[in-house]
Amino acid sequence: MSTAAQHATSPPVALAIAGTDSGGGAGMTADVRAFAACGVHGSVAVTAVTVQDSLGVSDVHPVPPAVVAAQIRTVARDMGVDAAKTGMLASAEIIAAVAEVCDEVGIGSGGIPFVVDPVAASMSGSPLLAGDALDAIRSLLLPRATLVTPNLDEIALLVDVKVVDDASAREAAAALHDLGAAAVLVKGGHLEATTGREQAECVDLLSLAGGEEHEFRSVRLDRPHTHGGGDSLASSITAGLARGMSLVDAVALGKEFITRAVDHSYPLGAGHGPVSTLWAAAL
Ligand SMILES: Nc1ncnc2c1ncn2[C@@H]1O[C@H](COP(=O)(O)OP(=O)(O)OP(=O)(O)O)[C@@H](O)[C@H]1O
Ligand SMILES: Cc1ncc(COP(=O)(O)O)c(N)n1
Repeated sequence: MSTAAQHATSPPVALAIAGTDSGGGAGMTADVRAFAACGVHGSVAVTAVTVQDSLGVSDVHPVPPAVVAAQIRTVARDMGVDAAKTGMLASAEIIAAVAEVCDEVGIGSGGIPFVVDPVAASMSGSPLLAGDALDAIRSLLLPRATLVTPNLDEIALLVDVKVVDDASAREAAAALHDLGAAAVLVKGGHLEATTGREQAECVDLLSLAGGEEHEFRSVRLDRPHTHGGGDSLASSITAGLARGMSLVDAVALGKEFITRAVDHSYPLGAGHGPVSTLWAAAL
């Protein structure tokens, strides 16, 4: 089939550079579900295999960095990538390989939207990133990122800011811009846990270069099963970007998507169940 004929009938392509979750709640499984629900074809570069269930992560097997890079290169060359996102990256060596191949194929600095979700640990507290890899995220990924989507714990690790209110959320965003991120989404999901103050809403702050800001608000749903929430948000934003939306519109789509996914989350296993995209299934 000619390239033109393919493009006449094919959806945009989004690429998840992420780890596996054997329990199916988070990581690349959540990414591909979100991509499909948001109307794009999902491709994957697997960075690590985790042995994981609803209670936590019992083992991690990183993929060799050259193999991670080869997955990205082969997908980009054959299918083309309309937007990409990172999740679990496991090690500084994998991050270096990802940065290099992203430059080679045009992801990030080359103009293909690049969403960096700086995953450091699972919600159960298991580390998903080597301790010495934070510097690689700061120096190699943030300068290439169209958007970085940290939660409050990742912000503390990356820029040593404790977010407790609007002012500290802005301070965190400014520190991440200083490290080179073009846009920052400070996710407010953990605000209740970190401050101990009850919150009626979940507010995510989008900060764009040049000082433009947008707040994305939803009601805080009383749901314990939010495994995969951060991945699903970043992937749905990436899907919006792959579809050609502006960053503000893509984040609005992501916020709508994740709010419904949290609303439809379900218990599974003895620990934390996943947010759900099944509400979007038509059959
Ligand atoms: N209880 C909730 N009700 C509604 N939205 C929520 C709730 N908890 C989190 N969210 C939203 O889900 C998204 C993910 O936020 P969060 O800050 O929890 O990120 P995360 O820690 O990366 O996610 P997770 O660890 O759950 O994968 C944000 O848009 C946040 O506002
Ligand atoms: C492979 C992989 N990637 C990402 C997460 C983070 O998701 P969560 O914070 O919901 O545990 C995870 N648990 N596993």
